[in-house]
Formats: sequence, C-alpha cells, structure tokens
Amino acid sequence: MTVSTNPQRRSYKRGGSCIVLFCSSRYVMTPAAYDRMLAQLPFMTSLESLPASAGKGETQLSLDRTLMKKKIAATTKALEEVRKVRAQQRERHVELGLPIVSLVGYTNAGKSTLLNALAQQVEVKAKDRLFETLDPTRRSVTLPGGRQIMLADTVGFIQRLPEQLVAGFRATLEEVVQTTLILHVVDVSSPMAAQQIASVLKTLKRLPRFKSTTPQIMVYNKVDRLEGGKAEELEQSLSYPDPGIVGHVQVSALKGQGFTALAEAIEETLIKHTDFGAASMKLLIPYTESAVYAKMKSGDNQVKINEEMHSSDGYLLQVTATPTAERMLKSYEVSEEDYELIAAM
Ligand SMILES: Nc1nc2c(ncn2[C@@H]2O[C@H](COP(=O)(O)OP(=O)(O)OP(=O)(O)O)[C@@H](O)[C@H]2O)c(=O)[nH]1
Ligand SMILES: [Mg+2]
Repeated sequence: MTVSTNPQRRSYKRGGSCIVLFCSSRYVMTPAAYDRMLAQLPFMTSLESLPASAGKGETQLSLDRTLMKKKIAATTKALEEVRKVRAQQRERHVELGLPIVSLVGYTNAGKSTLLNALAQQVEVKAKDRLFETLDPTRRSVTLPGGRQIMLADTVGFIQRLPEQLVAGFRATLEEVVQTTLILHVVDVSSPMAAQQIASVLKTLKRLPRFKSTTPQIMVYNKVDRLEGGKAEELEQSLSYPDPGIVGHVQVSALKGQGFTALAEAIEETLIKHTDFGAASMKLLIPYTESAVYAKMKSGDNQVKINEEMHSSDGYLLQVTATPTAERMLKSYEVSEEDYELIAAM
C-alpha cells in the first residue's frame, strides 16, 4: 500500500488516487518517529475510514487538513481529560500539605526519565518521541534529608504549537501556576538548547496567574552525551536573568549522575524560598556542648536561628531546621512552656 518512503513524505494509495502525508519541517522527526506518529493516528490505521470523497477528487491539501484537524481534535480532547484529572489530584495533594515540585521543559528533554529515576519507578513512559507525555504523572519522593515532596511530570513544551492546541496545552500546565518549585529540565546535548530554554521561559510567563517568582532550578540533563569540559562551557552560556531561577545542576537522568546535587538543591530551595522550608524548634543547648551551637552558626543551610538567648542553663534558641537537622537536634528540644519559663529567668 505504501508508495514512497521518503522520511518527510509518505504516500498511500487507494483505488486510483494517491494521498501524501507530509511532515512539516518545523517538527523535525526521524523516519522512525514519523512512522510512530502515523501509527498513532487512529484514522490512518484503516484506509476504509477515510472520507468517501477521498478517492473522488478531494485535493491532497484538503485531505491533509482534514487529517490534521482530526488529530488536533483528538489531542485537545485528551488534554481536557488530563486537565480534569490533574485538578482532582492537585486538590488531594494540597490537602496532604506536600510541596509540589513540577518537572517542566521542552519535549524530549528527559523529564519522565528523571521522574522515573528519582522515584525509582518504571511505570512512567519515557520514549524518544514527541509529546510522549500527554497524561502526566506524579510520584511521592523522599529526599535524602527526609523531606517528602510530590514530583509532577508535565507535558513537554514545543515551539509554534498549532493554534488550536494552545488552550488545551496551557490548561494541562495549570498546576505549574500552583507549584512550589519548578525543575526546568533541559536537553543540553541538543544544539537548540538555548532556544528551547527561551521558549519554555516565555511560555511559562504567558501562563495566566503564573508567579514569575516561583523558584526554578535549571536541570541540565543528558550531560553524559557531552564531551569533557562542554558542560561548564554550556553553563556559562546558558545563564538567564529570570527572577525565578535560583540555581542550576547538571544531571544525567539516564545514568543517574548528579542526583545528590539535585536533591540538595531542591532541599535548599525549599528552605530558602518557600514555606515548606523546615520544622520550627525551640532548643536548649548546654554550654558544655557548644560545638553543636557552633555548627549551627556555621551557616550550612541546615538550621536557621530566628531567636537566641544566653540563659544560665545554656543557649536558648528558636530555630527552623531541615528534617536531617531536626532529627539531630531532637534531644535538645524543649516545650513552649519550658522555653518561656527559662527565657523569663
Ligand atoms: N543520553 C541520555 N538520554 C536521555 C537522558 N535522559 C533522557 N534521555 C532520553 O531522552 C529521550 C526522551 O526522554 P523522556 O524522559 O521521554 O523526555 P520527556 O521530557 O519526558 O519528553 P516529553 O514527554 O515528550 O515532553 C528518551 O529516549 C530517554 O531515554 C540522559 O540523561 N542521557
Ligand atoms: Mg515525558
């Protein structure tokens, strides 16, 4: 049935007429990806489902348009479903009080791969093809410091999205508006990395109600594909004065590189830039254990001292602490009443 196998073009023959599907050059695809896209078009699986007029003079261009319209309608419907499910999920997670950390980025950047790797699960689909993630997923992840976060995958961004899809696409990103922290995943091995970052930042800014101050960590992914030294070079060339960008890390989601630095960056950002920072504690540290006090003062981002008094029994402190520090300091904790009592002495 297939007549030509040009990577950008493929023809189908029905009766005496020939239908040519073409792939617009702005969505650059490999022949394999193009084949998969065709396989995804449900109405192409059977030529019998083509309009009756297909073989009777309908022009090639109008057929192309009909097919693309159908594809767009199906995708818009799928996106609307996703939006509904996500709204319900979001409500549940807000109730749980967990910080929502959203993975955003250009399509194919490696978001789903990173989510899988961080959550050590394999159910999220990660494939080398465009728009793989239409039904985004969330995973609860416990960071090394003990903090629990809700990690959320999102639909990949793409430049020059067909106008009819824009609304549905934006709707699936609604939750980015409410997200606590954004991990902006970038395929640094792509020659288009800089343009893709700019496109994602622009799209984010255009989202209604998006807070430009939402903390954003740039996650430079696929560093395993770079030659030595390239990653540093790239880091310098990819610096953005965006108000939300608070840091950057280099990872390879595939090889599991850079995860410790990423987890630390997430914890640090939650502490410094969000309300999900840390536990509030009241402590009494005996003067005999001044090394503990000195460590807190060293500014290692684990503990923030909000109030400090020198009582006859020791350092009396009101602090906010990361889960790790909280565990270590538990034995020095005093109750609210005792704190007030010692402070009044
Ligand atoms: N070499 C290399 N390949 C990677 C890495 N991370 C992801 N990939 C590959 O990149 C491709 C795309 O990965 P996905 O995780 O599906 O990308 P995505 O950002 O979720 O894509 P969309 O859902 O379409 O937005 C897959 O073939 C992955 O195996 C990496 O660190 N190194
Ligand atoms: Mg994905």
